[in-house]
Amino acid sequence: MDVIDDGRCFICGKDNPIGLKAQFIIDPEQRRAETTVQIPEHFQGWQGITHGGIISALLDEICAQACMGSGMQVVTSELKLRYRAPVPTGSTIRVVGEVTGKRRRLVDAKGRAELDGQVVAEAEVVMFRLG
Ligand SMILES: CCCCCCCCCCCC(=O)SCCNC(=O)CCNC(=O)[C@H](O)C(C)(C)COP(=O)(O)OP(=O)(O)OC[C@H]1O[C@@H](n2cnc3c(N)ncnc32)[C@H](O)[C@@H]1OP(=O)(O)O
Repeated sequence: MDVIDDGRCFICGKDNPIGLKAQFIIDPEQRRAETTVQIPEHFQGWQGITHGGIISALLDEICAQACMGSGMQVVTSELKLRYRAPVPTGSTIRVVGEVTGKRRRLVDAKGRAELDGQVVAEAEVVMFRLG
């Protein structure tokens, strides 16, 4: 399976006009990635509350970025999420991901989203290494 970065990723693509255009701080030694994003009002589910799929996509991506930042090209194989608190639209959240382990072609990672220092969602992710 080949993957191509054409700049149109919904989360990070500079050329996706409706995306979040997230920018990442990567720490390859710690195998860690971090971003801070403001959630647009139109990404709601229930009134005034960010859709869970948006939070999920951010946690998926941050774990992928932590892998890619440490030199591994990956796709997501499995994603387990716990939503701990609602995220109001318009709010700014910090999303952090890190690689926690490697098993042959699989990479384990975990991520969390924080609002004002409170963890609002957590994820455990299994990534599949390409190549
Ligand atoms: C920088 C700018 C970027 C810019 C762009 C950045 C974009 C980042 C986006 C974030 C990441 C995504 O969302 S990526 C998009 C979402 N994900 C996808 O589309 C992936 C869809 N799934 C697949 O394509 C496939 O299932 C693969 C490639 C993951 C694996 O398929 P496969 O090659 O056929 O391999 P398969 O036989 O299933 O698995 C191989 C072995 O691994 C095991 N295995 C596989 N997954 C698991 C698992 N979760 N837990 C346990 N074991 C597993 C299998 O049991 C098997 O073991 P054994 O039998 O050998 O013992």
